[in-house]
Amino acid sequence: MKLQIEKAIYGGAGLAHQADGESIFVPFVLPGELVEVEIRPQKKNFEEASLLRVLKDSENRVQPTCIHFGECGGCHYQHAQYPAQVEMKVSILQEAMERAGLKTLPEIQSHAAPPWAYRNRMRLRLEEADSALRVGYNRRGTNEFLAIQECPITAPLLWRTAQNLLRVAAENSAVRRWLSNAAEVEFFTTADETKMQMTVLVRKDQPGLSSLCESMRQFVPELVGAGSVLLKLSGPQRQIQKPRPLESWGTKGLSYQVENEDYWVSRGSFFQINRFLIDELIRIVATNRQGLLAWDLYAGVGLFSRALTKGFHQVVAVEAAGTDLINSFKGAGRRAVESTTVEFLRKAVVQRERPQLIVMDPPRAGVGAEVCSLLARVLSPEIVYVSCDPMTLARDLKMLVDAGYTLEELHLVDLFPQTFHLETIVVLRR
Ligand SMILES: C[S@@+](CC[C@H](N)C(=O)[O-])C[C@H]1O[C@@H](n2cnc3c(N)ncnc32)[C@H](O)[C@@H]1O
Repeated sequence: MKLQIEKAIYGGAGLAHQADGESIFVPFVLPGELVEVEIRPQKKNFEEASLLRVLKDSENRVQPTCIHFGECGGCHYQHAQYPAQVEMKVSILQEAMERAGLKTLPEIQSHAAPPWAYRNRMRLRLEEADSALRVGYNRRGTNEFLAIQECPITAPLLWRTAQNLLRVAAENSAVRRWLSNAAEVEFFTTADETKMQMTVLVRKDQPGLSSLCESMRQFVPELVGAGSVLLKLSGPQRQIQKPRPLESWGTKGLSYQVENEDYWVSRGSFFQINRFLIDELIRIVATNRQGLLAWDLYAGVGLFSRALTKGFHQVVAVEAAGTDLINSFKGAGRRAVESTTVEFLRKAVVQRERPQLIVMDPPRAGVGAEVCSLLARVLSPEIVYVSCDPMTLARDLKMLVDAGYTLEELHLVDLFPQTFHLETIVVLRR
């Protein structure tokens, strides 16, 4: 079947319509292209197709860089030249806002950096085949293992470490036996690639991490610490249910420098993954903002909280998993609170604490209805909402707009080049 691709939609596919008007989603295409597809069995309330051939290609189509593109579940846009990827994300964001009923939108400002080798974190699956260890990702759309030989979106140190893990396993049978009990491994590096942490997710509690690390240090001197955690697999999905820490080797985290500030990031703590754009995030969120009191909700290790201390007399940082924050965000004008945002806000509305600025950077699920209604009672003059999911963002923004806020600035920060994921920063005022 031949189809004309109309536009890019959230999730990585392109949208087309069949002759009967039915929507159809096609991966690895670009707006304006004429393609030949094969319809796949209907999955949800829309049709999905496999791309057979591009009959008339877009001027933005390029040769993908990575040999695994198309098979690997990680990237969706390597077939598009980079500026076109950003353009697609801008229109996806615009549409998500409009569909949520947000009528008056400021112009979307986009922010981008080098689109390759940007990830500071890499999580790989481990599998044994013919008594050799292999590393891989999920095959696209499945939980199947796909062995990989490169990953050009990650910092080179991370892939070099993966190769050396395989080398050590090949040369040392005790290490290989221990790693055969491991399901996944995660590497996390500083922006300058001088220090690295490793987490090995194992199926059984067996000692062996230290000898792996001692062997790896010969080839990866940047490795400063590692830990093993117990991975519990449940149901058909490979879900991690509260990984339990087991062995530890070296330091327990990394000191990650951004704009002359050192952030302590323990193994397993959240940290922004695009090493080239973290300073830009801070600039948009915190620069030129000042007042008496600011709240940083969903604060992580305090990335925005620290920057806000430059302009505010007091900064309150709220984080549900707050150990790193409590240890590091101390001193005059700084208060770290280990709490969920909703619990913090329930108390704050009663205590009548009123900040001039609220920054909030929730996980993909967004902040939700109760937080929005509590924010409508706090009535801060300015909210900066940082989001990694345009759909939950649009839903939350509609509630805040209905409560009297207006959207003043809309920034798309492309933290995840080559993928459909996008980061948005919205400035709201009332
Ligand atoms: C997207 S991260 C943002 C972290 C930080 N703003 C940064 O840029 O590094 C979201 C953070 O929210 C925390 N979190 C998740 N659910 C939460 C909740 N209900 N209340 C408060 N924090 C929560 C997570 O532990 C994580 O650190």
